[in-house]
Order: sequence, then structure tokens, then C-alpha cells
Amino acid sequence: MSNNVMIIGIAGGTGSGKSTFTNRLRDAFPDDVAVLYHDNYYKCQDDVPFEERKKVNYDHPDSLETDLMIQHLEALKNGIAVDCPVYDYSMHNRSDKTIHIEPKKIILAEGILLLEDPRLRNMMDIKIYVEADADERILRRIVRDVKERGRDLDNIVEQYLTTVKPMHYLYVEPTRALADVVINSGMNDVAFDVVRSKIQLILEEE
Ligand SMILES: Nc1ncnc2c1ncn2[C@@H]1O[C@H](COP(=O)(O)OP(=O)(O)O)[C@@H](O)[C@H]1O
Ligand SMILES: O=c1ccn([C@@H]2O[C@H](COP(=O)(O)O)[C@@H](O)[C@H]2O)c(=O)[nH]1
Repeated sequence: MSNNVMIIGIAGGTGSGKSTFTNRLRDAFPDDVAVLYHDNYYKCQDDVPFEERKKVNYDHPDSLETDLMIQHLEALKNGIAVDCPVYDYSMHNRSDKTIHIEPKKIILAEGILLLEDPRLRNMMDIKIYVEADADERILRRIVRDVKERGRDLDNIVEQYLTTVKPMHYLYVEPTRALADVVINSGMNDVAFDVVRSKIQLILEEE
């Protein structure tokens, strides 16, 4: 751990429960935790027409501006606040909003490809992989993407079969073996208590 800041990385397949787990931790320590979502660092595509943006492979590492996320994590580690981009899934593009994030002692970083880039992976003091069966993940994704991300069923199925599933096995699932801790579902109370206790200990070390 450097500069007394601990970065906890939370990876796992789409729909595994990463955000659920991350947000539970954030809510448990509202004053001491900052969160960076890798999804907010999908590349800005202002110059790409909407019909083309729909066809992009968003499960490939090249679709993300990981360099910017690394810069932001380094800034937070050094006590400097950042303005993080905000992604709009329904537009497949960055929105014009940003979120101001103040440095905190604990930084949670979350995303499907968080442990894939070695530079990002090596910044993590604790690497967590959230595990869930593929059938459960796709079912959750269907419900979520229809309700929250402005998507329709045909499009979700087409995207899952052409890019999401193959990229998962190529880039996401192999990072499971690189994690320090593999947890079974983002709603796992035992795993939550273990990580919450660890964070509590770190905060009490001050
Ligand atoms: N163990 C679970 N059982 C049932 N639903 C879940 C579970 N974990 C997550 N969900 C739901 O599935 C959806 C996707 O979860 P989310 O945490 O956003 O996954 P991820 O961030 O890994 O894509 C959300 O609507 C969430 O409430
Ligand atoms: O414009 C976009 C950007 C991303 N996606 C999909 O999002 C998931 C990652 O988010 P999770 O919350 O982990 O599910 C990824 O699988 C991309 O396919 C998108 O559909 N459109």
C-alpha cells in the first residue's frame, strides 16, 4: 500500500454482482471510500455516428480509456481530487457530465476488465473477482439492460453472442486466477463481512 491509500479492485463478468458488492462497501463507509467505475472510462465517441457506436465491441480492452483511469487512480493516491467522466450506456458514449471525486483512504475500482491490464492490476492492493454462473449473469443483464440501459431483447441477445460471451472467456474469466479473493455473488453476506472487516481494520490503523 502506498501513501496510506488502499486500492481494492473488484472484477468479474457482466452481471456477476460487481456493482452490487462495490456499492454495499461504499454505503458501509460513506466518509472513507471513493469509487472509480472502469465503465465510466469507455472511450469518448463524439465523432462516431450512433449506428456505428451500437456495433462497437465494448467487451474488448481497446474500447476503454484505461490510461485516463490509471491517471485518476494515481492522482487520488497522491491526495489530488479528480473529475471522473460519466458514461451514458443508452447513447453508447460519454455524457457531458463529470463527477468530482475527493481522495479517500480507501479507493474501490470496479469493472469487467479491471484485472486484465497489468498496469491497472498492479495498482490494486487487494484484487477481488466476483463469480456467478453465466446463465444467471445473462438473465440479470437482460433485466437490467432493458430497465436501466435503454436496450431491447434482440439487441442484448445479439451483442451477448457476438462480443460479450467470447470476450468474457478471452479477457475477463482468465483474470479470475489473478485475484486474491474469489467471492460467490455480490450479495454474499459472508464475503461482504470479510471485506468490510478488512477495510475497518485499515481505517483503524490511522
Ligand atoms: N446474487 C444476486 N441475486 C439476484 N440478483 C442479483 C444478484 N447480484 C446482482 N443482482 C442483480 O443483477 C443485476 C446486475 O448486478 P450488478 O451488480 O449491476 O452486476 P455487474 O456490476 O457485475 O454487472 C442488478 O440488477 C442486481 O441487482
Ligand atoms: O456502450 C456500452 C458500453 C458498455 N456496454 C456493456 O457494459 C458491460 C459492462 O458493464 P457491467 O455493469 O459489468 O455489465 C460490458 O459487458 C459491455 O458489453 C454496452 O453494452 N454498451
